[in-house]
Amino acid sequence: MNWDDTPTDTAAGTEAGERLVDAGAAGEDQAIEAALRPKNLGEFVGQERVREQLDLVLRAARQRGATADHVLLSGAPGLGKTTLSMIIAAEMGAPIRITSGPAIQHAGDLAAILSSLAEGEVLFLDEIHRMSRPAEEMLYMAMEDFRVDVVVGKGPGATAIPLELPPFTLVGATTRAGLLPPPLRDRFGFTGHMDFYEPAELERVLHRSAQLLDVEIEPDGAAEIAGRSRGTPRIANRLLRRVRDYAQVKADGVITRSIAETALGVYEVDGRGLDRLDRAVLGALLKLFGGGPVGLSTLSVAVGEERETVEEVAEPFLVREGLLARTPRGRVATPAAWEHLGLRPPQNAGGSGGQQGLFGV
Ligand SMILES: Nc1ncnc2c1ncn2[C@@H]1O[C@H](COP(=O)(O)OP(=O)(O)OP(=O)(O)O)[C@@H](O)[C@H]1O
Repeated sequence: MNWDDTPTDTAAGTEAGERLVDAGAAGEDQAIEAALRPKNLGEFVGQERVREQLDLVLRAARQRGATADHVLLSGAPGLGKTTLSMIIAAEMGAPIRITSGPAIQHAGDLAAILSSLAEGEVLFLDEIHRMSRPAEEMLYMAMEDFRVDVVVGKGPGATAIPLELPPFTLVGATTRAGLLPPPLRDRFGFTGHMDFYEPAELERVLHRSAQLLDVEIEPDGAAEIAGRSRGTPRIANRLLRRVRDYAQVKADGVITRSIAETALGVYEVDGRGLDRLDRAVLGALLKLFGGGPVGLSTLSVAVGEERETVEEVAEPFLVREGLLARTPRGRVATPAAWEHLGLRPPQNAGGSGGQQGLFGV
């Protein structure tokens, strides 16, 4: 592929929600996602430390015949937080209830859920940092004392009716543990931080998923897909399904390295996992602004995208990959960015002065 052809003027058609390499679950085929979920800790690939620690927490609770401590899982989307919460329930032989912070806007919403939990049930609260303040305060007491005060009435006549709850295990998930207020964070008995996966771990995820989907995949084919999956199992599984389509329609159904390469080329996911939007941002930064520094607003206009899309959708991965740096003076491309797009940096690339000074933050 010739990176010089990367469009720099617009990234039309790359809406965040439609991206093959988006780690979020929006638009995901829920049935397939569920079918590919590991069902127990043994099947769960990678995250060795979290897995080992959690295994101890759960075993100890089982031996005591007690409900497991509350668990907080933090990490980027698509790394397996929901999967792990289901595994916790399965390992404890308990049912699971799934909800999310944004769905609980009133304390009453939370009271209704808590009061209907069965003894030992696992309550999975995704995006726990997005819960409303009153609900959050109710949760403090529920987590600590298995009790809530339900307020009936308004104003001076309002009364608080205490309600006993059965012991339950709260599994909270957040993309940013730092956003949680300390009183909430402190009430979790165990906190597990989930990291991005190594390519070898993603290869194992891919082999397992291919088996479940009844697709033949060669080790090189899995390695090729893993390298483009941005450290994220959800993306790996999604790319696998697209490559499977290609292998089925254009070849004999077997996923080899060359089939994976060609198929992901069709979907514009490059060897490092960058898609069209990522390359448009990087291309504009290099070709129009000599590698920066350039302000986010200027860069966004240049690629024809909203500021938020560039900042929240494209940049985090580019920064993580060491291709782009956010500096107080604006966005700057790293030498690796020039290399990745097959371009040669000008003499003063990334430097201070020259024409770069023209572009404001
Ligand atoms: N460790 C793993 N081993 C195998 N497959 C995994 C693993 N982690 C995640 N997956 C797969 O990735 C997909 C996404 O996982 P999951 O929904 O648990 O992510 P998440 O962290 O909860 O994402 P979000 O924050 O967007 O809800 C699932 O289909 C699951 O099969």
